[in-house]
Amino acid sequence: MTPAVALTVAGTDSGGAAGIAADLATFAALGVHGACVVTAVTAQDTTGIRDVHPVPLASVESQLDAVLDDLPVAAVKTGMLGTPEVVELLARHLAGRPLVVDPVLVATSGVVLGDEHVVAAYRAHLLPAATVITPNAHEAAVLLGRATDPATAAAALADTGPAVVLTGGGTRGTCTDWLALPGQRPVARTHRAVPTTNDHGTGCTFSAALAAHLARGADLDAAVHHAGLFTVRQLDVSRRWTLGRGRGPVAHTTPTGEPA
Ligand SMILES: Nc1ncnc2c1ncn2[C@@H]1O[C@H](COP(=O)(O)OP(=O)(O)OP(=O)(O)O)[C@@H](O)[C@H]1O
Ligand SMILES: Cc1ncc(CO)c(N)n1
Repeated sequence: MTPAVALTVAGTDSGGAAGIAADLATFAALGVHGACVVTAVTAQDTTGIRDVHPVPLASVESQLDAVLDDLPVAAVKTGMLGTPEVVELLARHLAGRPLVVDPVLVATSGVVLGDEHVVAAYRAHLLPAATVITPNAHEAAVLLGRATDPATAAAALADTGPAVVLTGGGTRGTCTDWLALPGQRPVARTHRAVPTTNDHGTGCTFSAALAAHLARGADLDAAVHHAGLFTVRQLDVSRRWTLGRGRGPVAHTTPTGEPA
């Protein structure tokens, strides 16, 4: 059967945990064909990011044109974008499509992956074009320009146009994500926390799963629900392994590769 197509626009992670690697593996696990536009190449492993090389704007644009000219892209996910020009380019090309924006601005290690010009471009161009954005609490504070409680932050970001899933990871007890739709009260979605340090790439996996479910035709609420279940289950899989010297990769598929 012909699969639905999802596109990821993101950076590479040489360690295979986050970015394009996480997104394509997650799409495959969910039965969706993945196309990819690479925005940056990172030298990275489970211990951190050593180096980031942005891909030239013209190359990002021609990758995007090639995919959009040829494939029936049903949903798009953006991750690390790197420069304000790329953020603007995507807003121009992708507005009107089901669009999941994971505003990757700071790595877990604290390395800045999007400076203040990138943040300004997100605010002005990409957030208004997005269907749903998936910041964590830190990214939400950077995008809003102020720190506040997660429910208020989710509602304030939703007032700028997109639906918001403000993600709240954590390895003890429960995790709470806040779902806010424009003009509505935010709703808490609480699930069990998986006690694992193998969580590098979790945010990418969640937003890619969300895009995969939208590509398969789910409505937003169902897509958020299923992406959350998928992510928790993959974190459970990752508890069983030891990879690398730092924060290991979250599992994107099962160890045997069988469909999720
Ligand atoms: N240990 C965990 N147990 C259960 N769920 C988790 C855990 N860590 C993260 N999650 C869930 O994974 C999804 C992504 O959340 P998270 O806040 O980790 O993203 P992130 O900070 O953007 O990740 P990253 O920086 O790795 O890209 C959310 O639904 C969150 O609740
Ligand atoms: C390429 C890339 N995208 C996203 C993240 C955030 O996890 C990362 N560490 N690297």
